Amino acid sequence: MTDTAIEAVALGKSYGRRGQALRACSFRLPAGRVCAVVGPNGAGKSTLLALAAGLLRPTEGSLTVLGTDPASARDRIAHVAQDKPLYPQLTVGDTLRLGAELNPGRWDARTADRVVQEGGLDLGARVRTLSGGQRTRVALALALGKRPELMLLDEPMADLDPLARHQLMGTLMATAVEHGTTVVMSSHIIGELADACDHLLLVSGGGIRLGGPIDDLVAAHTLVMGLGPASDLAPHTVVEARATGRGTTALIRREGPVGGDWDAEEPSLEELLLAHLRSPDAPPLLAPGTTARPERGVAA
Ligand SMILES: Nc1ncnc2c1ncn2[C@@H]1O[C@H](COP(=O)(O)OP(=O)(O)OP(=O)(O)O)[C@@H](O)[C@H]1O
Repeated sequence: MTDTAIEAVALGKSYGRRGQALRACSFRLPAGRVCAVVGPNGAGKSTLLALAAGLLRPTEGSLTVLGTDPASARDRIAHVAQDKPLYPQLTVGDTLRLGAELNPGRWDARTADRVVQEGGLDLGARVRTLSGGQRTRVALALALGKRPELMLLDEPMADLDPLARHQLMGTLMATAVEHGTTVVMSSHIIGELADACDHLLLVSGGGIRLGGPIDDLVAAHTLVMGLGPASDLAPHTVVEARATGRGTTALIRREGPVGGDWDAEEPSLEELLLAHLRSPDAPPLLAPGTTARPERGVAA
C-alpha cells in the first residue's frame, strides 16, 4: 500500500469556455489520515474531489490516487457527492442490501447498519421520504460499508445536526484508525472540520493556499503581540494579518482592553485560515517577537 493517498502536480481543470476551476495545484495527502479540504464557495473543492474520484479528467498536470490513475482506482474509492445520489424509490433497508450485493466479500454490514441505526432511521422508509440529513446518513453508511481505501466526502456535514456530526465524525475517524482508510472531507465553513482532521488543504480561487499537517501549520504560525491604545474594535477582532511565501502568518488580535493596552493570544486555526484568505500574497508584516501598533481594523 502506498503512503500517499492523493498526489497532484500542477493540476488544472478547465470547464471549457465556462471557466478554469483549478489551476497549478500541487499537493500531497498522506494515506490513512483524515483530511479537510476547506475554502469558500466556488473555490474548486467539489472539482478537486470529482477529479480524485475519477469522475472528471484533469486538463493540466497530473493526479495520482492510491498510487495509480484515479479512474483505475474507482473500486477502492467511495465518493459521496454533494447531492447524495441514491435511488429514491428504494427503502433504507433495500439500499443497504444493494450496497452489500454490489460489494461482495468486503461489505462492512456492522458499520453501515450502525450509522443508519444511530440516526434512528426506519429501515422500511423510502429514501424519497427522508430529510436531507437522513439521506446524508444513508449515503455515508453506503460509503463506509464499501470499506474503501479512500473516502471522498463533499460537504458531508452540511445537512447534519450537531449530534449527527459528532457521531459521524467519530465513525469516520475510527474508520481511518482501524482500517487505514484515508478520509477527505470538504467544507465551505472554514474551520468546521479542522478540529477533527489531522491534515488540511485550503483552496481558494482554484489554487491551493495552504496545505499540510494541521499541527505543523499551527506551529509554523507566529504569534505577534500588538501593543497600542484601546479602541472601539470588538474583542476578538483580527486587526492585521499577513502571509509569507512559506505560510507564516503574523496575526495580531485584541483580546479586549486590558489596562488600555492591546493583548494577544494564540490564534485559532480558523483565524489563521481566514487570515490566509484575506492576504494571500502579502509579505510578512512583522518578524517574530516584534510588537506593533495596529492602525486599521479588519473584521474577524
Ligand atoms: N460543470 C461545471 N461547468 C462549468 N463550471 C463549473 C462546473 N462545475 C463547477 N464549475 C465552476 O468551477 C468553479 C469551482 O466550482 P466547485 O463546485 O468545484 O467549487 P466548490 O469549492 O465546491 O464550491 P461550493 O463550496 O460552493 O460547493 C466555480 O467557479 C464553478 O462555477
